[in-house]
Amino acid sequence: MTTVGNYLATRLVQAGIKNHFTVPGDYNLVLLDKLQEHPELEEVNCCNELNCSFAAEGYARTKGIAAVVVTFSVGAFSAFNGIGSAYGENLPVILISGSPNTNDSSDHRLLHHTIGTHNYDYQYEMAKQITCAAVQIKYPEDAPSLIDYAIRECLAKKKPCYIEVPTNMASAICAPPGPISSLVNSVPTPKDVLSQAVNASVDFINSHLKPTLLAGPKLKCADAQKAFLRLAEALKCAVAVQPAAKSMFPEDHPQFAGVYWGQVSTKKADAILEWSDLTICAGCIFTDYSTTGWTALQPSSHRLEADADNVRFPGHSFDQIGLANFLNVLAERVSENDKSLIEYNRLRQSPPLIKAADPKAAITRKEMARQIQQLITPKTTLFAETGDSWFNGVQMDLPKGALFEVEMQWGHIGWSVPASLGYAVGAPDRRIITMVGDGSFQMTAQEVSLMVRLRKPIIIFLINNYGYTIEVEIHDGPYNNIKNWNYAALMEVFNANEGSGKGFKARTGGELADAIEKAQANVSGPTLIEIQINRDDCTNELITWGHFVALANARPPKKTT
Ligand SMILES: Cc1ncc(Cn2nnc(CCOP(=O)(O)OP(=O)(O)O)c2C)c(N)n1
Ligand SMILES: [Mg+2]
Repeated sequence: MTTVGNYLATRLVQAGIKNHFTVPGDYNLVLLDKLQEHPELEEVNCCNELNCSFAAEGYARTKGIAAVVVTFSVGAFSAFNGIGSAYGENLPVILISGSPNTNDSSDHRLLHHTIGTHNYDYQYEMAKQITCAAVQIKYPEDAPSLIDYAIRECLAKKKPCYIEVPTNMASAICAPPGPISSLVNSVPTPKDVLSQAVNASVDFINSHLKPTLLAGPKLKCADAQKAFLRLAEALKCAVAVQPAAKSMFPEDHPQFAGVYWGQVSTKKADAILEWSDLTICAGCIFTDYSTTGWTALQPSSHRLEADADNVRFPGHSFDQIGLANFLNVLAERVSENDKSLIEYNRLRQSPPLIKAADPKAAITRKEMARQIQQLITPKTTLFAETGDSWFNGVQMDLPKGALFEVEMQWGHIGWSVPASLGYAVGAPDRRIITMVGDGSFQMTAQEVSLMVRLRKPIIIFLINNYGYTIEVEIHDGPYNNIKNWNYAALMEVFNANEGSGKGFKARTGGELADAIEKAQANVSGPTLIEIQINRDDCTNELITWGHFVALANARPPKKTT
């Protein structure tokens, strides 16, 4: 036999988790002890549960799954935000919450860390709305199957799940875990559905003259990046990526045609996709933000959409089709059609050479981007925070092997600080660069202290433009002004005479170059470089994008007849 806590620990490790992110609370302390007993599981203690959940979300981006352990209500409610992100970003994060002793509800008692009612199920009811599976362990004999069910759904659907462990359950006795295969729930694609879908898709593609390919962010959660590359090289057409799919297709590939984001695309991706008469969309997510206020969405007659588990195009819809399966078989069946690549090569322009600015001149956004670009290597993972950082990040050229992380679906400002920390815990050999605005940074700044504690050499470019510039470009008002901080000085606060974090201010190109040199040398802790630029010194893409998003937000209500 074993205990519920030890059972859960074994399953977390078998699912691929080596670190869980946590803030202790009296409802989860015994459970945390049980998790710590597992030799291959180590806790990471965040400053708060919001950051915990984002750190787990970041960990899942590199490890494929993550776990966050919080206390009831006061912990879980903050963690819900990161779970919402995991849901929107298709990341399997296991939210584990301690909860009241199972005797308390029947004893009709009032408890701390609750909303002061006798019903303690409200958290579970809320969790059901933002997870693919939610369970409460009320009897130890049910624990094995409930835990397996939640983790199995989480892995299969690439969505978060919820496991509630009452404080008197963690050390309760239950059956030991069976083989890991009970966590795997790969539903095979029915052969006849796959062949029908591929046959119909080949006919549809062949009925068009100049197809292109568009990679979307779900390629990653569907583990379909290799299959997508195979299809691209079979078709030989021009290939663009959505902004949240940047780095999911190699940017040094001769077929790469840029990031497609409507009028704020890079490398003329919009010109070639809008020239094409069919875009094969793989794992794409079309939202107001990713289509620049709905201005970058081809008509459905020009789209074949292969999603994580279904394929649809005019007159056809096929379900229960694994994206990787579909793309692999399609790659074997399509005939070459390089018309869009030939046309793209006519449009292709060599990137403008941005000259180094006078090192003594006030730093500009352009000079900042030029210097950050030079830092990116195949081992770099670049985190781009909501804000003008999205546009600065999307415009960076990635060498083969470099990776890009962005939270465009959920878009919670501040995500990048804890998420890049969690990612660093999961991928110690990656060189992480985080681009984050001053407004976002103020949301989750505490987690830099955990980067100091864990000695993570993350380079944080804190773009201080004295306010919420992205919001200014959507819709300005006094609410977009924030109190300025002395951001670089924070590192002394977080070091507290024992850490190796470094903080620098960069007001000129020369100061930035100097700070970057010191950051590269600092391998035993984070380096925060506060770049002070003019409030209105933003990308023109942000201005264009903000305009169309504001138009989309301003559409008048539909007239009721
Ligand atoms: C949790 C949360 N609250 C509010 C928002 C709305 N929002 N989106 N972007 C912003 C401003 C971001 O400002 P910064 O980080 O300074 O970025 P930039 O100035 O654009 O470089 C807000 C306030 C949001 N995206 N997430
Ligand atoms: Mg700002």
